Amino acid sequence: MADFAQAQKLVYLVTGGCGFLGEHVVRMLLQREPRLRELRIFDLHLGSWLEELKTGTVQVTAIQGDVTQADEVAAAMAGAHVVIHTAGLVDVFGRASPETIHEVNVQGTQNVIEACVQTGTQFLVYTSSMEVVGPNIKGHPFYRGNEDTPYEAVHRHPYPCSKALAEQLVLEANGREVHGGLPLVTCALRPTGIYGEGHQIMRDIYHQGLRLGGRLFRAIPASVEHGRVYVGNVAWMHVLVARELEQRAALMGGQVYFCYDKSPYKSYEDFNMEFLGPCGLRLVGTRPLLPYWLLMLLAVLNALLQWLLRPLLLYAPLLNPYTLAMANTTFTVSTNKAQRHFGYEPLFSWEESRTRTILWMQAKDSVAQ
Ligand SMILES: NC(=O)C1=CN([C@@H]2O[C@H](COP(=O)(O)OP(=O)(O)OC[C@H]3O[C@@H](n4cnc5c(N)ncnc54)[C@H](O)[C@@H]3O)[C@@H](O)[C@H]2O)C=CC1
Ligand SMILES: C[C@@H](CO)CCC[C@@H](C)[C@H]1CC[C@H]2[C@@H]3[C@H](O)CC4=CC(=O)CC[C@]4(C)[C@H]3CC[C@]12C
Repeated sequence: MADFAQAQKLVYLVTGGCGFLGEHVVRMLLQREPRLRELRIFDLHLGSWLEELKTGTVQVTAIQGDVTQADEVAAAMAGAHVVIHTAGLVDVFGRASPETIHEVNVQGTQNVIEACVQTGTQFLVYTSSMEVVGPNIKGHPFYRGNEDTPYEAVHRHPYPCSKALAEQLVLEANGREVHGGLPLVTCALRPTGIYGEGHQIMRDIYHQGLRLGGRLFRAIPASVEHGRVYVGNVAWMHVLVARELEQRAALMGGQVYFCYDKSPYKSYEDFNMEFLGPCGLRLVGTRPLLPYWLLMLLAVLNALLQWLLRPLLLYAPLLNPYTLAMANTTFTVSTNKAQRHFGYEPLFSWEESRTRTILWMQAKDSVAQ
């Protein structure tokens, strides 16, 4: 018992710990990081589920705070050994202004870095995104690429721009001296499109299908491949990176890693049908029912309507020129860098990831009825 208590010595902070990915990271840390003494969960909105975590041997501290407020971040971080920074504004639908996206994603990340330096927190794991690379504004395909594949990463949309800037800040901060004289060790993880329990966009698409009489209409050619990764495996990668950063600082510091697993390469819509099919939805058409130019016209109309209605209400449908371009551009990764650098293997097989996601969809579904 005394040995166990002694082994529990580390303090972790997870920003955005109540979000879709953040919750999985929090739960994974509690299950798979035996050296944890205290887990701090920092988020703008705290979930009531946190209460159920407070009964174990690890001290769970919920902190309601805003990453854009430097003093709040520094106060939360004092005494922490590791910070996993997943907090972010994920908005490709025009819900938030570009300024707000920048403030949360870029200034928020800068605040986390400065807080590390100020308080002496030596290890920083940043949740970046595949969007830092692409798809780019030219719609160039990225086919089974890895971290070293050349690609023209040029963006205009506020979300990928903010993630790219924030990632750059994190990587440049690697090696900075933190309070106490030790070097900061940072690295960035780039998930592709994450799916799994808690995935709100999947729920939105499901409800759209229900409104259309249990049908979805194919809009994207089946040949366009989209990278997807299960949330449990993304969380596992964060936990592993955080664990290994100290021992492998020279190798891993300042590095980027795509998050990958054994999820199949499919189009965005065909992949979603792996879960929506067993929930009773049908994807109509083997080829897109509307030509691309017409879809783009509808997407542009949506953007125009959003702009016109903005003074009155928030109109933010799934389809806009950016999301259409995203869904219609091949972007898949094939890499083993995480395996080579820190021994990552997916914790959940594709079959398990699929089953867990379906069970979550079905459970949610029965609650909703
Ligand atoms: N969902 C996806 O497919 C992907 C997400 N990512 C990245 O993963 C991270 C987590 O994304 P999700 O879990 O999907 O999003 P999410 O929206 O579910 O979670 C983000 C969390 O950050 C919190 N947050 C937002 N603004 C904050 C602020 N100012 N201060 C403190 N907390 C704040 C939110 O309350 C939320 O709990 C983000 O950084 C995102 O860019 C990367 C690749 C793919
Ligand atoms: C055109 C529609 C016809 O069915 C489908 C529209 C789907 C879009 C809403 C999604 C297509 C690709 C998604 C993005 C992608 O998975 C990569 C992402 C990475 C992130 O860091 C955040 C989320 C997202 C931007 C994700 C958002 C939803 C799509 C654009």
